[in-house]
Amino acid sequence: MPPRCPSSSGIFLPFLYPTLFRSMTRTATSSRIPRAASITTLGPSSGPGSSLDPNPTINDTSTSSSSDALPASRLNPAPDDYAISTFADKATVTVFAGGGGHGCISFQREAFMPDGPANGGDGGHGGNVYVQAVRGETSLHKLARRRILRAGRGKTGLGSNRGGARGEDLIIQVPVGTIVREISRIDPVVEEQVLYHQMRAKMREYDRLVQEAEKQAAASQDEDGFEDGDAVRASIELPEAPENPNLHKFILYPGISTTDRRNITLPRLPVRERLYMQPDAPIYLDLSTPTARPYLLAAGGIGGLGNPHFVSKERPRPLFATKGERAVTMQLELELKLLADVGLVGLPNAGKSTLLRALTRSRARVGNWAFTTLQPNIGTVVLDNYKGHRLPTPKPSRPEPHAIVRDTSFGSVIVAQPEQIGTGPEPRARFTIADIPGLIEGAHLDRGLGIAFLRHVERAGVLAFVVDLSAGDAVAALQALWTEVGLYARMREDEERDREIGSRIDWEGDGGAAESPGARAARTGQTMIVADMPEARYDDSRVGLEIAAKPWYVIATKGDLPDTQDNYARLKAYLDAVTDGREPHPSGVEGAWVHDCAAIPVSAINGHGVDRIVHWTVGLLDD
Ligand SMILES: Nc1nc2c(ncn2[C@@H]2O[C@H](COP(=O)(O)OP(=O)(O)OP(=O)(O)O)[C@@H](O)[C@H]2O)c(=O)[nH]1
Ligand SMILES: [Mg+2]
Repeated sequence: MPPRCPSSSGIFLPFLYPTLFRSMTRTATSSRIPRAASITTLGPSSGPGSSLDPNPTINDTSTSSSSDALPASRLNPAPDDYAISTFADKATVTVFAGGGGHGCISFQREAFMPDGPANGGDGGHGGNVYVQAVRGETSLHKLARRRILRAGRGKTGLGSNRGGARGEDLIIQVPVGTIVREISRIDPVVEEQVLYHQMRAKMREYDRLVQEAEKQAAASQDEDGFEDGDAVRASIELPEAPENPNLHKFILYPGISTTDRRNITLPRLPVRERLYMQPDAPIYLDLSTPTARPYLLAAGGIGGLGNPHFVSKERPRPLFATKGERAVTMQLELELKLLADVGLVGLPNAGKSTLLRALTRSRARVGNWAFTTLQPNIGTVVLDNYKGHRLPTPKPSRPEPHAIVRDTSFGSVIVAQPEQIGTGPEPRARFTIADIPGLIEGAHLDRGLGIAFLRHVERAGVLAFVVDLSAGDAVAALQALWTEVGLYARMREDEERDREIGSRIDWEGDGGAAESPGARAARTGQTMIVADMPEARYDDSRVGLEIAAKPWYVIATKGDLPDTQDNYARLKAYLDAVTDGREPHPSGVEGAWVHDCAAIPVSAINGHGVDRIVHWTVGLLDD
C-alpha cells in the first residue's frame, strides 16, 4: 500500500511546518555560502551599482540578489522566526442589556398573624452594557468569537420586603481606535409604548361606541315614551371590549381565585424615573482615545414593583405586582483602525516587514515571497537613550549632544537624543509604525488581500511608501500604490455617504431620524461622541483629500542590491518634479500634500539608512 503522505508531496510542508525544515534550510544556505562568497563583499555602501554606493559602477550582474545569500540575522530571519498574535479588526456582536427582575407578591405571615400586610420586595434593575477603549487591548478577535454579550438580569424581589439584586453591568473593552456602529436595535420599551398608544386608541373608540349606544337608547325612550332602551342597547352590536393595555405588565398572585382574577381592577402603572437614559439610535462612537469613563450603549430594564406599592384604603391586600421591564437588544459593528503614527504602504515583498524589524523590536514575519504578512504589525520606535525609559525634559541651558546612536544591545532599536528630535517643550519619546499586508495593482477589485487593510494606515500621521528598487520601475510602483490608496479613500467616502443617507431615512414616519445624530446628542445632552457628518460636501476632484493631504515620503529599499541606482535616480527626479509642481501628485487629487516629497534609500536588511527614516519621520510628525 502506498504511504498516505508520500514524501514527494511535501512540497508545501516547509511553508506549513517551517521548524521541521529549518535545519535543511540552514544547511542549504550554508552550502550556498561558497558560491556567495563573492557576494560577501556586497556591502550596503560598497555594492557596485547599489543606490547606497557613493561611487557606483554598474557592471557586475553575476551577483545574487537573493536575501538567502546574506547570513541569517535578526533582519534576515528564517521564515519561522516570527511572533504572531491572533488578530481581528472587525466584529459584529449582539448585546443584550439585562432585563429588570419582577416585583414580588407576598404577605407577612407569623404566628398569630396569618394575614399580615403586603411585604413583597421590588425586582432588581437589569445590568447596563458599556463600551470602553483601553490601552493594552490590540485586537477584536475575542469579541468576534463571542458574538453575543449579555449584561446580568435583575433578580426577582423576595418576601419580607427584600429587593432583588441588581443585574451585573457588562463593560466591553475594545482597543483604542475602535469605531462602534449600531446596525439595529430592538427596544421593548419603545415597542410597548407604540402598542400602548394603539390599545388606548382602541379603548377610546370603544368608549365612544358605548356612549353612542347609550345616547340612542336614551333617544328611543324619549320618542316612543316606552322604556325599550334595553332592547335598543341589545340590538346595537358593540365590538369586544379591548383589554387593559397594561394587563401584561402585571403579575397576579398564583393562588388567586378565578372570580378574583375576573373581577380584579388593575391600577394605572406608576410613572418610574430612569436612572440611565438609553442613547438615541443610531449609536456611532469613535473611540480614538482611551475612555476613562465607559460609554453607555444599552440601559438595563427597570425592576418591577412589589405588591406593597399598590396598597390603598380600597385595596388593602393587592394580589399583584409589576413585571420587570424588558431591556434593549442591539446589534453592533465594531471596526478597529489601528492608530499608528506612520503607515508603511508597499507592494508585496517590498521589504516592509524587514524595515519594521530594522526600526523597532518587532518580530514581524519576513519571507522571500508575496503576502508573508497577513495581518498588520505595529512597532514602536523608541527615541530616548535610556532604552525605553523616558528622559526627563532637558534643561535648555545645557544642550545634549546631537547624534543618533545605535543601541547594539537591542540590535536595531534606534536611539537618539531627544533634543535633536523633539521640537516642543516635551520631546517626542517614541512613535509607532504600522506594517500592513502588501497591496497589488487591482487590490481595490479584491485582488491579493484587497485594500481593506488600508484602514490601519488611514489615520496615520505620515504615510511611508515602501518601494523595492530591485523590482522594476519604482515610479510606476509608487503610482500604482497611490492609485490603490486613492480608490480606497473613494470607497470609504462612498460608504460614509451611504451611511449618512441611511441615517436620514425617516423609518418611523415621525421625522426623528431626519435629525442628525450630532444635533440629537446636543439636544438630549448625552455623553456620547457622535460623528457629525457635514452636509453636501462631495466635490469629485477632492475625493480622497483626507488621505492625500497627509505628509508622505518614499522609502526606497533593497538599495544594497546591484543595478538599483538608476531606478533610484529616476524615482528621485520624479519626486523632485512632484515637489516643484512640474508633475502632478501621484494620486491626482487636487490640494494633495507636495511640500517635500523625499525618497530615502535604505538597505533594511543591513540596517543601513534607517536612521534617516527616523529623522525624516519625526520631522514630518512634529511639523
Ligand atoms: N537585499 C535585500 N533584501 C531585502 C531587503 N529588505 C528586505 N529584503 C528581503 O526581501 C524579502 C521580502 O521582505 P519582507 O520584509 O517580508 O517584505 P514585505 O514587504 O513585508 O512582504 P509582504 O509581507 O509579503 O508584503 C525578504 O526575503 C527580505 O529578506 C533589503 O534591504 N535588501
Ligand atoms: Mg511583510
